[in-house]
Amino acid sequence: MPVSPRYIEVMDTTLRDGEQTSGVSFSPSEKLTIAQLLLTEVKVDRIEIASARVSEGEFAAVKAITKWAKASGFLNKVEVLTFVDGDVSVDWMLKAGAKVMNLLTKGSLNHLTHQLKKKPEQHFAEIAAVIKLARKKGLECNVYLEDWSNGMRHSREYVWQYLDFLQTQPVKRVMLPDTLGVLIPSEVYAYISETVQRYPQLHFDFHAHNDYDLGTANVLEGLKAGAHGIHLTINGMGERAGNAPLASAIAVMNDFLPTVKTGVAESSLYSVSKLVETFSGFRIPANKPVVGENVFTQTAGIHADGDKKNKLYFSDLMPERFGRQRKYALGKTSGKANIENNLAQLGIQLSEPDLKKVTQRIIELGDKKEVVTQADLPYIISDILDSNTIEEKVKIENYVLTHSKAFKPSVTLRISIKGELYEEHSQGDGQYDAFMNALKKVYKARKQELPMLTDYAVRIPPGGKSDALCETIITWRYNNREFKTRGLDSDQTVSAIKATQKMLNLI
Ligand SMILES: CC(=O)SCCNC(=O)CCNC(=O)[C@H](O)C(C)(C)COP(=O)(O)OP(=O)(O)OC[C@H]1O[C@@H](n2cnc3c(N)ncnc32)[C@H](O)[C@@H]1OP(=O)(O)O
Repeated sequence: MPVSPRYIEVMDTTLRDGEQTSGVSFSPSEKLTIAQLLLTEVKVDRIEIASARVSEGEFAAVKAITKWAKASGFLNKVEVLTFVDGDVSVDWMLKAGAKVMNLLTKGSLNHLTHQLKKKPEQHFAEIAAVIKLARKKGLECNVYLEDWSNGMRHSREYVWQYLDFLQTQPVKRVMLPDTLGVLIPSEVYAYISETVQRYPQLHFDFHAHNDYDLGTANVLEGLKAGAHGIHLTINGMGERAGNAPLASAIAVMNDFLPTVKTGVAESSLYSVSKLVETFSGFRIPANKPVVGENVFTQTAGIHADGDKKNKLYFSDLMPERFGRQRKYALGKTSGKANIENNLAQLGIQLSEPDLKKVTQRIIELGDKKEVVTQADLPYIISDILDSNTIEEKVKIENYVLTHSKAFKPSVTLRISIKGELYEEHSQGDGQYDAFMNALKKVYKARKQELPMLTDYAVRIPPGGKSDALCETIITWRYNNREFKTRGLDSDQTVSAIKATQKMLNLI
């Protein structure tokens, strides 16, 4: 008989532990927006939104969130970290309208002895008093065992003594943090198995940190060992190296732990990640799994070719699950297949020779370290198709453009017209103006008139990311006829010169 997966509570602590990222501070309205998204779109089970007592701003944020949560039926999913401080945190919680406290207590003898400078019995008595008061005031109590991981390593008897005490208390959840992110997966498995087996009646959350880049792996082991809930943050934000990242942990659980399930909507993970990136100013590395800019982009031509033939480079980690799309990078490692995949996404088909030319152009740009994006492709194609139809009787062979302080820009130009070579030098108000003046001299010598330039427009392909290309579109008037030519290059003046060469071949 297949066993139905057990439900894991996901507690997101972006707004409390995540905000402990150095340099990050959310405004109350940003906190409210993120809290709403987490509970209504991402559908995490609980959110921790602040530490009590911290500041006026924090109080305002908690008040705004609890007001909304109460009206929306989410109040019992909104948690605040509190301290063993008599009635201070409890009062703060009550005034802020919060209902669930996550009481921070000491999970290692080392912390208890050296930070609080107290004996276990004294600590337990103070905790019992806070819990009693909180319960009397109608608050629900969860308890953190801060530094539990080191407690298990170095003072296990203290941890058992403490949990023996806690199981006598009206506590809903016991939260086991690897506060310094020092555990390796095998230890997480061993410690949580032992703890869960010893106290089967208690609910245990596991709270991982990422100091050794093991946050997600440790979450996986914690769940295998029987943890009932996990704490995660968007984009892995958090103090030092951060917490276990929500998106990675959910993807790993969904793909590798059929024995558990969560209520989290994968499809919302990318958009919430981007929103938090914007609000926090904390940039996501491009290679951050699931949410990073590059993680669904194939760069190598061979990979694009394999995907086209039989999705050979796909894995279960499909971008569409997270509201994203696979991309094929354009650059010097692109092959024809990369380009074809991009063209297919744009709905464009090209003949084999044109496809080769486009590929060649992209490789050349890539070699110059230029970044080409999908948005550049239509520009490159129209440039190449334009050139296909124009017979090259005029060719700009060489030029030197100068631009300096206090001297006028100047140009030395060598041009071949129907096989005849001309060389001219001229100055102008700008580099392109100097170029046109030199050109006029050549055509004057040939007793030929040049079209009049009536409009000159420069644009950068949309998309905002490309530093590769600039398109110049010039409108000409000649024999009472108006026509446009286009030039495309990474340099603006060169793109204008290319547009001009096209004009010279049309007259
Ligand atoms: C798991 C975690 O990440 S823990 C994160 C907890 N959250 C925070 O620390 C939020 C940010 N902190 C703050 O804003 C402040 O530290 C406050 C408001 C909580 C306290 O500020 P202050 O009164 O100025 O104290 P300060 O920060 O210097 O020191 C902390 C005090 O708390 C005590 N303390 C440490 N842990 C606890 C605890 N679990 N319960 C009660 N007191 C504690 C320390 O012993 C120290 O007390 P002492 O000054 O009597 O020695």
